[in-house]
Amino acid sequence: MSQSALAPIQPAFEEDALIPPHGGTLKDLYLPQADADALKQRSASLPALDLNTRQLCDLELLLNGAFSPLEGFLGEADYRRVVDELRLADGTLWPIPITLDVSEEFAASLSAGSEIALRDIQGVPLAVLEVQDIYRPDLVHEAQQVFGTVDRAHPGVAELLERTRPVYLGGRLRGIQSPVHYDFAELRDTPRHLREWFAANGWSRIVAFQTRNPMHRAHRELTLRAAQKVGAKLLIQPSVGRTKPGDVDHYTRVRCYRALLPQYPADSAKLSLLPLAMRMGGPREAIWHAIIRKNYGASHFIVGRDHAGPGNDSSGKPFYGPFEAQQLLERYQAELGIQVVPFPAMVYAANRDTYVPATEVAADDDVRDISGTQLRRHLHEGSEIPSWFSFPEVVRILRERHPAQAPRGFALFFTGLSGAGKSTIAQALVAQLLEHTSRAVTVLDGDEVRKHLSRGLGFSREDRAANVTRIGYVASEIVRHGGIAVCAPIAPYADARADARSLVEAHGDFIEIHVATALEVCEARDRKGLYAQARAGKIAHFTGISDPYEVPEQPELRVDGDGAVPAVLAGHILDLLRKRGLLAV
Ligand SMILES: Nc1ncnc2c1ncn2[C@@H]1O[C@H](COP(=O)(O)OS(=O)(=O)O)[C@@H](OP(=O)(O)O)[C@H]1O
Ligand SMILES: Nc1ncnc2c1ncn2[C@@H]1O[C@H](COP(=O)(O)OP(=O)(O)O)[C@@H](O)[C@H]1O
Repeated sequence: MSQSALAPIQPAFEEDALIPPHGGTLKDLYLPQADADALKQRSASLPALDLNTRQLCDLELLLNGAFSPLEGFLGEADYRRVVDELRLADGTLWPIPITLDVSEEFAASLSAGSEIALRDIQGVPLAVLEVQDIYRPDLVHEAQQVFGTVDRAHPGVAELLERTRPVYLGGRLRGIQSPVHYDFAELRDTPRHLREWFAANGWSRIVAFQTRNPMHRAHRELTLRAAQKVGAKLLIQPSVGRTKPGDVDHYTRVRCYRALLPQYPADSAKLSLLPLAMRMGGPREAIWHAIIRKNYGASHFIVGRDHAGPGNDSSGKPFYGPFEAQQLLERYQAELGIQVVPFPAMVYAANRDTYVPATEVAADDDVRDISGTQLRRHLHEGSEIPSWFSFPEVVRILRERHPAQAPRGFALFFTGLSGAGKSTIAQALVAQLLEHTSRAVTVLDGDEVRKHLSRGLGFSREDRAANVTRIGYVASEIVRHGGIAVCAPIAPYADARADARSLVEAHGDFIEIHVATALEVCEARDRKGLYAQARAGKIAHFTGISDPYEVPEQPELRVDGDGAVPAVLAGHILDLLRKRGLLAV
């Protein structure tokens, strides 16, 4: 890898001209203004779909041509070939399925030729999809082929298997208006705008850098060297759509990138934000990233160690090898067009006070590095972050966002049968917590939530999912502000629990506690007399009797709700919280 990284790299197109887009033509799916206005009027009477964050990001990049040559969400023939062979039906290289998932009920109201209005979260119509294909994907097969695994520890797999709806709609898009962004509007470019900017500024050799993390000295060294090596200008194009759960939020990152820009020579680097919903698909995702950058006009693309890596699998091993992405890209280099610039990690050699590629470290070098986890610890503890690691301007922004010793918010999410002991253990736990800390704690108990937040909801699968998602949403806001949310619904369905988890994990820890009390015990307790009524058929869909309870596969903790008194069980939970560094006491 490193050897080929040092070989001279030549572009496969004429100097001075910008690289042609993928497939030859840069798509622009927006209608002219008058047609867009007319379609907007008409869209009010069409069936409407309010898009989630991923779908919205995909839509934006489809409409503005970043996903050229795609002209809409994939139909079945394209989808199958992309999943199995990384190609569209016509043979064009395309590694990641761009699909529109909907519920069975919504799909049942459509047929080929139907039009649907695609709207943002506020209900603003952005585009109309002319449905050409309605098909049911094999999501397990998709996960296996695209991500190489069905392990739900992979965020892309978890999304596919736990949050993707069962029917895909394929078809062409007509754009009404682009999604509105109120943040960093001046840093958001369409491929056409960026290409125009490059042309106007005489940039034709451009090396693009993708990132989802704050950039420090190592990143600056890497990008500078890559640009020098290929004699190109630098495009820093971070993903700001949706990245890996737990990442530094994009507001903070963009402030860091802006603070870093003056560290590059004048007129050598441009910052532009990419509203991409990452899948953390490693090698396949790297090809996708390269194609997108090509559409934005970059002639070269930096691929470092563990590009778009999802971390470790459930057994603690990395999902992909550190250079697998570079290897896959090399295989497709000829038809990609954009030149891949593989780069080893840059590390700091303290004895030479300089950064060197990891492959050029000498035997007597005193190599230093700080991992993301170590950096988080430094921030949390307020300890010194060495100046060789980052720039003071960047550190200042990170410290402001993550003040030292500020408590991290977290949610405790109890789940289990009615009568398992969720509320009782939760109460014992809250009492023990409040005896020791003055942190803000909010209890979201099943029964109680149903009196206000979820009033009017019943016990159908949909209503239970809505109830649990609402609890997850409120918990996520509590956690975002550094509080402790204690939730205790039955939450019998794995997908609804996963939903709550992903809402909370965007801001802090989600500790799922399965109160695994045997049904016979719960029934014998029958504190509210509900089991007797359920057995007598007076209550329908009663969990454990006439309705399912899906046992959590990998909760953070499983307690036997009949194995000890509630205070002791609560004590085990406190121990876990201390071990995870969530409680100082
Ligand atoms: N059909 C049926 N199934 C299960 N439970 C029922 C039902 N009807 C009423 N109840 C009472 O409602 C409480 C469960 O509400 P939850 O909001 O926790 O349930 S869920 O998470 O939405 O499935 C539950 O409270 P807990 O006993 O505290 O769990 C019951 O008292
Ligand atoms: N660890 C335990 N040991 C013995 N009884 C328990 C225990 N936890 C709960 N109980 C009793 O079981 C009943 C149901 O508990 P509750 O907390 O209301 O369950 P849930 O909230 O899961 O429906 C209550 O009468 C409670 O006192």
